[in-house]
Amino acid sequence: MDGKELQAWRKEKRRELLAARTALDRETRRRYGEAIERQLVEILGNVSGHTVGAYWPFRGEFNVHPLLERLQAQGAQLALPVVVEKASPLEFWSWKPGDPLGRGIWDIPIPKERDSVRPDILLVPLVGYDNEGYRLGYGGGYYDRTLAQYTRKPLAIGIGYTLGHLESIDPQDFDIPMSRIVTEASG
Ligand SMILES: Nc1nc2c(c(=O)[nH]1)N(C=O)[C@@H](CNc1ccc(C(=O)N[C@@H](CCC(=O)O)C(=O)O)cc1)CN2
Ligand SMILES: Nc1ncnc2c1ncn2[C@@H]1O[C@H](COP(=O)(O)OP(=O)(O)OP(=O)(O)O)[C@@H](O)[C@H]1O
Repeated sequence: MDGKELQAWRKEKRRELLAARTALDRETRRRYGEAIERQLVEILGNVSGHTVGAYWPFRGEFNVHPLLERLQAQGAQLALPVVVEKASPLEFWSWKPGDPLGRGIWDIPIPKERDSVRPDILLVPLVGYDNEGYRLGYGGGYYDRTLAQYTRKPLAIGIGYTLGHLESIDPQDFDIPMSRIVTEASG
């Protein structure tokens, strides 16, 4: 595949996988969510003193909110991703449950205050993933750019469902693999 074909292929896969994810019923999503949360709790251990880059879930992404409450109670510093400029790295703005929110790109809630921090742990939502831990997102390349700029790579945990599994996304030079992938079946 050349660059253009690959882009079209990824776009089509994204569409298929998002449709499959949106079609999950509430009960299945709840069950999957429980299995994912259990593993994340085990993998993360005590995160006191760490800075965790999370996300505000939308479009059927794993609901991280209950986990965030728990991490905050342990003494983690939490942050949410913000697209400050198109085609640039994300910024992570310090936030905790209950803090005021504004609206960012695609109307996704973002912290009201710009207090940019550098996460050492990233919880990364994904649409698809492959055997080598490469990730398919919404097509902005934001997480790739974000990870590329760090000299000390954060622990990047890709979070998705097995319905998003692909053999290979045909990784390009700009694609950066996750440290690990967590799905409802990975534990
Ligand atoms: N919950 C959550 N928040 C998140 C992310 C996420 O994946 N999940 N992001 C993770 O990155 C960022 C938002 N990601 C975005 C990615 C792409 C586009 C976008 O404009 N996409 C183009 C399609 C590009 C293409 O296919 O070539 C578009 O829809 O027109 C917007 C936001 C920040 N916040
Ligand atoms: N480090 C980078 N520098 C410049 N361009 C990049 C970089 N990383 C990715 N891109 C560009 O971003 C585009 C989208 O990348 P990709 O298809 O991997 O997005 P994605 O991982 O699905 O999106 P997202 O991370 O926003 O959810 C690519 O076509 C590529 O040109």
